Amino acid sequence: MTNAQEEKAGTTAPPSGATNAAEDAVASSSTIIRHEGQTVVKQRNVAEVKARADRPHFVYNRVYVGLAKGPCEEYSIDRDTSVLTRDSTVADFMKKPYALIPQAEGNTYLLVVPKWIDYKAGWLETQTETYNIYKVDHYATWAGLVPEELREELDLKPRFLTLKIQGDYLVGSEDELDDAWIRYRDSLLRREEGIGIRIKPSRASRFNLASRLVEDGVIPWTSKPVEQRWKWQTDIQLRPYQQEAFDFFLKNGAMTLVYPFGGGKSFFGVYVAACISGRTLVVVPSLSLISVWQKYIMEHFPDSGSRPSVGLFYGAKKEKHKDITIATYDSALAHLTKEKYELLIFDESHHFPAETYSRLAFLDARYRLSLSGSPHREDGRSELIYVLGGAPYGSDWERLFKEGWVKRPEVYLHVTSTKLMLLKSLLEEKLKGPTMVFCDTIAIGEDTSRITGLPYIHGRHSLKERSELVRKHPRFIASRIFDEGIDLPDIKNIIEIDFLGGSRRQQLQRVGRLMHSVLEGAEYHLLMSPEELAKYGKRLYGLYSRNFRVSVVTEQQG
Ligand SMILES: Nc1ncnc2c1ncn2[C@@H]1O[C@H](COP(=O)(O)OP(=O)(O)OP(=O)(O)O)[C@@H](O)[C@H]1O
Repeated sequence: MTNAQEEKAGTTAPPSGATNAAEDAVASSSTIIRHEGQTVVKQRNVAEVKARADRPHFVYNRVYVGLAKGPCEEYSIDRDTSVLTRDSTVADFMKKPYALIPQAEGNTYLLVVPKWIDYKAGWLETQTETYNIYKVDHYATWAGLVPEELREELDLKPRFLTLKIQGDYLVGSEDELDDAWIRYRDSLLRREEGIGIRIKPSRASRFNLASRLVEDGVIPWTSKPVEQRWKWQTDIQLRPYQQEAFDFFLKNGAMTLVYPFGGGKSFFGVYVAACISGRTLVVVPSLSLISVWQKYIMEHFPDSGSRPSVGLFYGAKKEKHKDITIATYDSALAHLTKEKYELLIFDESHHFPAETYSRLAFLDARYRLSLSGSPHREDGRSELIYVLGGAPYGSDWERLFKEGWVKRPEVYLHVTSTKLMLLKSLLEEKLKGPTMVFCDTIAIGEDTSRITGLPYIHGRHSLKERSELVRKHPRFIASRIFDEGIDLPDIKNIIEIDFLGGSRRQQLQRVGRLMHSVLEGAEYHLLMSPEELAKYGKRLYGLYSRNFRVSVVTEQQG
């Protein structure tokens, strides 16, 4: 419903049982007192209210709280209740319709919002019957999930304003160095007058120091302006929002770019590799993403111009002395940590868990670019994304939607005990056009393939087999190898029948595949049993945080 419709609904159709206001009010007039986003508080100013002797309690229906869907609110008052108090209470509530609870670890708050209020910020942590509870921290701010006014209220400032890591030293103002000496003592060696604090010589100390600083909201690196060389020619023309990111990269030399899915992060990476023209290592989490990068590079360094040599580095192939090497995280970690590069690109950089891939931080490179559409780790180690990648940039999802660069697909949640039957009916009767079905478990995928006649693409297929199958079949089943980064612009529908428990990131990433679609009316259908919904319903939280509308389809409707 639009705001205008809501207002109309509120004024012309009081809820059943509500007493007509005119009965009780001697004089009234109507004004909108607040109008913000989806929320409208409509209030009639009541000059006088007469309680009638035959009706000690009456319904006061003159404060309309127009929400996304709900009817206008009713307030029951008795003869002792002051109408003005009621009005100002609601008006005050609407000025700040949430509670903020600071958490023990500092720099983190829980934001508690009644569900009927259309206000969100940060990561949706949990839901009760009546409340949404969000976690708001530095990372949420960097990911563009905290509205300006809330940022001011929370005062989520970095703990230190001047500290930076410069070579082997931590430098900054004398006051902040005094505090840092105590706070990060484990990683620091000695204070040196007029220079700063010498960091302990081990790589681990340096890494720990950087992690602690990032946790405290400090971006610890001194910027390293980029020298552009443009030895290779690319035909990519940056979009305006990518150009802004490029300017930021040129200034900083290390950057974590957090645009929405399909916003062109990998494209941007290819452009950056062209302007550096030194040796580049692109690290990706899956074989499928190796093909995406290979395709983008082949297509956008035209044959006619000077072209970089490209090497693939994973289980079956080990081509490392090339201008651009595309490697999996595992192979890079096992074989490439002693190499030197001009530029490192970490794609889907939320994959840096604490103990393993984080060692990639020690790769030697002059510039770094880290790319993620979901820069949040449910294990709480989000700082690593920035420690490895660099200063955060980008991320206003709404801007990209509004300007029409990416589209938000419709999401339908089907709660059903007969998934396969519903899948067949969706495929055969309801959904037209190219369709991908997500199914994690190999045994279920194979059964589904037998029942539907669609091919099942999974990790045992080689890169070549995967692209052949996708090319030949407009409808197919895929395992989680297609969760992230895959660019399939011709897919119209995605149906998900089997998934990784309550993973919000997987859900968001899978819906993100449809944000690459160039077709109108793309639809995402998630099939869950009632038991799965009860246990894994939090899968949907990432979608709610990003303003996706999820329509629930019951068994009868489906
Ligand atoms: N500058 C550009 N010019 C033309 N097309 C672009 C540009 N940037 C992005 N695109 C289009 O957007 C599509 C998605 O881009 P890309 O794969 O880089 O997105 P992404 O942000 O990396 O997505 P994901 O987060 O899902 O990995 C590309 O296939 C391309 O068609």
